[in-house]
Amino acid sequence: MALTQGSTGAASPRAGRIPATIVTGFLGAGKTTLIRHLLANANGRRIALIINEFGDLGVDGEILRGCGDATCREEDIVELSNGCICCTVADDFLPMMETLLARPDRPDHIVIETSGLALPQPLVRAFAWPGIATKVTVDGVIVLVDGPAVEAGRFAHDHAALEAQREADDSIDHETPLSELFDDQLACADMIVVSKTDLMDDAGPLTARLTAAARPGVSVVKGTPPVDVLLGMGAGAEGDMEARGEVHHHHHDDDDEEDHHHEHEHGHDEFESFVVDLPEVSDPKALTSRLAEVIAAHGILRLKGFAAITGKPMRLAIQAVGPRVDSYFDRPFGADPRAGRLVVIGLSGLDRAAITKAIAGERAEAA
Ligand SMILES: Nc1nc2c(ncn2[C@@H]2O[C@H](COP(=O)(O)OP(=O)(O)OP(=O)(O)O)[C@@H](O)[C@H]2O)c(=O)[nH]1
Repeated sequence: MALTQGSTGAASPRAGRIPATIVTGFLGAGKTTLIRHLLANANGRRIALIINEFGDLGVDGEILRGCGDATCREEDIVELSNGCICCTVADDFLPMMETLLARPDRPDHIVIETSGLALPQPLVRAFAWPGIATKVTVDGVIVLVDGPAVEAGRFAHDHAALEAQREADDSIDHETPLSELFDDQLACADMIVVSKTDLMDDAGPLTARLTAAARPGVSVVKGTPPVDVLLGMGAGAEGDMEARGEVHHHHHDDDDEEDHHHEHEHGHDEFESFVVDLPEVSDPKALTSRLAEVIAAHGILRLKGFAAITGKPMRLAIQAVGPRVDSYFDRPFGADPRAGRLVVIGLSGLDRAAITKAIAGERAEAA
C-alpha cells in the first residue's frame, strides 16, 4: 500500500494524509451503533478505531470487541481512558496518534468516538498540531442526535428560550452546559445523523430545526447512512475552525491557542461516572426492571455494561438511555470472569452508595 512509503518526509503536504472521522454526540445517541455499522460495512478499508471513554470502564471497547466481526480486529481498537480528550490532548491523544501512525500497517481510515460529553472542537484542533497535520486530516465530523430525547426537549438548544429561563431563575445552570455542548456539537458537524427515528412519529420538524442550527450545507440524515456517505467527506475540518464555533464562547479574545487550560468551563465537571460490579444474577427481567427503577429514582442519564446470567454462557449486554433499558446477549464470556460491570453516568452529585445498594438489591431479590 502506497501509504507505507515516503517515510523520510519528502511527501507533499496533502499526499498520504490518512482521513479521520470524528463521531460525536450525547450520551446514548447511537455512536457505538453507527461505528459497528461502519466496521461491518468497511468494504476492505482498514479502519483503526479510537475510543474516548467517559469514566474508567472500557464498556464501548467491550461492546465493539463483542461484535464478532472479522473486520473488527482487537489491535485496531485503541482506547483513551483518561476521560475528556480536550484535557488530555497533549499527554494522551497526540502520543497515541504518533504510535498509531508509526505502525507498519497504517490504517486506511481512522474513526474516533468521543465520549458523549467531550466537545469536538478541541479534538479537531489537535489535528492542526505539528507532527499530526502532515499525516492526518479530519475527513468529517459526524454528530449523532438522539431524536426522541431532543424532541422531548431534554437537550434543548434554543438559546432564546434558555436565556428567558436564565433570566427567570439564576439558579438554573446545570442545563446551560448541556445546551452549549449541543450547540457546539451542531456547529462543528459536517453531517448530523438523527438516531432512533423509528421511535418517533414524525422526525420532520426536528430535522428542520437541526438543519437551521447547523452550518449551511450540512446534511441532516436519519437512521444509518451508507458507509460511502459517512466516510470520504473530505472536509479538512482542522483548517476550518472559525466556521465551526471555535470561538463561540469562553475566552475568545485569548490569543494563546495552546493554553487548553483556559477552556475548561465547558461543563464536563458537571457530570460524573462510576462503576458498579455486578455479581451473577438469575433473572434478567428482574435485573432490567430494577435498573429502570434505579435510573428513575436517581436521575441517571446513561447506564451501560453487561451482566452474567445464571446458566447462560453469553454476556447480557445492558444499555440504558434515560428511562429506556435495552438488553441483549452479545457474546460468550469465554476466558473472562463470569461477572458483570455497569458504568453509571449522571449529573454530579449522584448518590453512589444508594445507587450501588439499589443495584445490589436486585442481587438479593433475584437470589
Ligand atoms: N430504537 C433504536 N434504538 C437505537 C438506535 N440507535 C441506537 N439505539 C440504541 O440506543 C442505545 C445507545 O446506543 P449507543 O450506540 O450505545 O450510543 P452511544 O452514543 O455510543 O452511547 P455512549 O457511548 O454511552 O454515549 C443502545 O441501546 C442502542 O441499541 C435506533 O436507531 N433506534
